[in-house]
Amino acid sequence: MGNDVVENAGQNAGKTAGRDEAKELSAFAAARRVAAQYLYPYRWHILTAVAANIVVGAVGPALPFLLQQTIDLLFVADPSTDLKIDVPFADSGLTEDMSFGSSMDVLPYIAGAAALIMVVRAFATYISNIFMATMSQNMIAALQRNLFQKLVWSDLGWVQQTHSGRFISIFLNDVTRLESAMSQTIVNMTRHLIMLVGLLAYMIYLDWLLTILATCVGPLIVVFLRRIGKRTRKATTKNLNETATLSSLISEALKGIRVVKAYGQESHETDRAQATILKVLEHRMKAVRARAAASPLTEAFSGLGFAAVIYYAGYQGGTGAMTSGEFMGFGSALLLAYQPLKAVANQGTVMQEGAAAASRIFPVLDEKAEIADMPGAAPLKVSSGEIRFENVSFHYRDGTEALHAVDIDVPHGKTVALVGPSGAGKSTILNLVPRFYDTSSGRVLIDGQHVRDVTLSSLRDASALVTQEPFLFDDTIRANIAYGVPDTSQEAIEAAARAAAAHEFILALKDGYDTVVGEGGLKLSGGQRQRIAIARAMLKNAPILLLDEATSSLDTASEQQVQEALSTLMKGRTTLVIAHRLSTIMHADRIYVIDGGRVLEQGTHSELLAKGGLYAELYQTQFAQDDGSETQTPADVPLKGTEQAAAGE
Ligand SMILES: Nc1ncnc2c1ncn2[C@@H]1O[C@H](COP(=O)(O)OP(=O)(O)OP(=O)(O)O)[C@@H](O)[C@H]1O
Repeated sequence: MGNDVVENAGQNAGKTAGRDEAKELSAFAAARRVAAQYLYPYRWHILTAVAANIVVGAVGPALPFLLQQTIDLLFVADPSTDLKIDVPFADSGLTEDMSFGSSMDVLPYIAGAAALIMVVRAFATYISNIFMATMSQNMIAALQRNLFQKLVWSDLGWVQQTHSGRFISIFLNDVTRLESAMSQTIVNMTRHLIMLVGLLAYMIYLDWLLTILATCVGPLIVVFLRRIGKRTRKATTKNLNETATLSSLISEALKGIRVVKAYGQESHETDRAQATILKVLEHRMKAVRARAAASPLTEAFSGLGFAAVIYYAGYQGGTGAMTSGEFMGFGSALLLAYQPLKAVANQGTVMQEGAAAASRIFPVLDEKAEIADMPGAAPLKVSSGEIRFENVSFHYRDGTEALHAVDIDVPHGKTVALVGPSGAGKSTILNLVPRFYDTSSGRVLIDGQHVRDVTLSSLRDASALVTQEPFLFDDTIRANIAYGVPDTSQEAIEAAARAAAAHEFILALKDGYDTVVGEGGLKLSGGQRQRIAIARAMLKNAPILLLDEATSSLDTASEQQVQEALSTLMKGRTTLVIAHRLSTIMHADRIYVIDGGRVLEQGTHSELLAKGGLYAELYQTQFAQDDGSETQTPADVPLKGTEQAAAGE
C-alpha cells in the first residue's frame, strides 16, 4: 500500500525529471523504497555491519565504568574517603571487602579490560566500515546501472525533454547524496543509537535523577534539529537543482565551444556559469549553515545539562551521596554521549537530504517507456521492405502538431525523397519508421505490418539510419563502423569502408582502423565522418535505408565521394531520404513535397516542375540564387533557401 503511493508519486513526477517541480517524497517513503530495492540484496552485509555496530555501541559504556572503578578502588585510598565510597555500594559489599592492597591486584585486570575493549571496538568499527562501504558502493553502482538502463530504453520524446547535463548531475551528485544519507542512517540507528542507550542506561544506574537533569534539554534539541532538517532539505533540493543547471551549462559550453569562440562569447558564458556557481554556493552555504548550527545548538543545550549535572553532583558529593569515581564515571559517560546524541538527533536532517536526492532520482527510474513491444508482438517479416504511411498524424509531447493526415508510399527498392521548407515535418516522418515516436493517429506499415505490432528489435534491425550530422563514438574507426554489428570480421569492415569510399583515407591515418576518432568524431573531417557513418550503414546491410542528407556542403572532391558512397548504399534498398541536394532529388523515383506537416505535392522531378507549385518555386528560387556558380553543377547544389521560398509564399 505504502509502496503504491511511492510508485505513483514517482510516476507523476516523472514528466519533469530532475526539475524543481519533481514531487517531494517523504523521507520515510524514500528510505523504505531504497531499503527494499537497493539494500535488501546486501542484507547480509548490512546485518554484519549492524552486528559490528552493536558491538561498538555496546562497549561504549564500558570505558566510563572502568574509569569509575579505577578511581573508586585505587585513587580514593584514605579512610575518610572510603566511607563515602561505601554509600552507593553498601549492599554489594564490593568496596567493603576490598583493601587497598587487593585493589592494586585488580589494576592489571582493569587496564587489560580497557585495552581489550579498545581493540574489540577498533576491530568492530573496521568490520562495520568495510561491510557498509561494500553495501553503499554497490548501491551506487546499482542505482547508476538502473538509471543508465532507464535512459537508454526510455522514449526519445521523454529523454529530449531534459537537458543531458541534468541527467549527468542526477547520475553523479544525487546518487552519491542518497548513498551517503543511507549509510549515515544505518550507522546512526545502530552504532550511535546503541551507544547512546548504553551510556544512558549506565548513567541511570549511577543516578537516575541526575540522568533526568542531564537529558531534560533533549526534547528541545530534537525540536530545533527538526527545524534545521526542513531548512537543510530545501537548501539541498535547490543545491542539487542548481548543480544540475551548472552541469548543463558546462556540457553546453564545451559542446558549443567553437560557436562560443567564434562569437566572442567567452565572457558571457563565464558570467552565465558564474551566476549559477554563485547560486550553487548560496544554497550549499545555506545547507552548511543549517547543518553547522546543529553542533553548537546541541553543544549549548548539552552545556545546560552539564551545568545542572555539576551543580547537583557536586551537591551529592558534598553530602557523601556520590563517590568521586561515580562522578567521574557519570561525567565521562555524559561527555561520551554527546557525539552519538548529536548523530541520532541529526538523523532527521540526514533523511531529509536523502529524500531530496531520492525525489529527483526516482522519477527517472519510474519513467515508463510507452514505445515498447506490444503484448504478443511478432518479429517483423521483411519481404520487400515497402514502407507505407496511412493517414498519419503526429504531435509532440508539448502539443506541437508536426504531421497531419500524411500518406506516403515507398515501394520496394525505390528511393523516395522528402522535400520541403525547414520545420515542415520531414525529420518527423523519418523518425516514425523505426518507431522513435508513435503516431498520434494513422498507421506506418512495413510490408503490410503495422510497426506497432512487431518487436522493436526486429523493426530496428530492418533499417539503417544515416543522420545529417553523423554521430561517432569516441572509439576506434573499426568499432564505429562495426557499431551494432558485433563479431564482424576485419574483411567485412574493410569491405563496408571500401563501398563507402572510406578505406583509402582510413589507411592513410597513422593508426588506420585503430584510430580513435575523439569526442563526436572531432578528429575527422565532416566528409570523413559522413563516410564512416555510411560504412556503418553498409555493414548493417538492412533492407530499408533512412537517410537525412547533410545540409552542409563539403568541398567538391569530398562531396563527390560522399555522393558516390550514398549511391552505392542506396542501391537495391528501399530508401526514404530527406533530400537537400538536387542530384538526390532528381534521381529519386518519387518526391513528396512536405509543408506545414502535410503532403502538398507528389510526383517525379519533371511532373512537379510542370505543376508549377511549391516544388517548382523551391527549384526556381534555388537556381536563381546559385546561378553562375562555377564550381558546382546545378544538380549537386544543396537545395538551400527553401525556408525563404516557403516564407515568401
Ligand atoms: N522534439 C520536439 N518537440 C517539439 N516539437 C518538435 C520537436 N522536434 C520537432 N518539432 C517541431 O515539429 C515540426 C516539424 O519538425 P521537423 O524536425 O520534422 O522538421 P523538418 O522538416 O525536418 O525541418 P528541417 O529541414 O529544418 O530539419 C517543427 O515545427 C518543429 O518545431
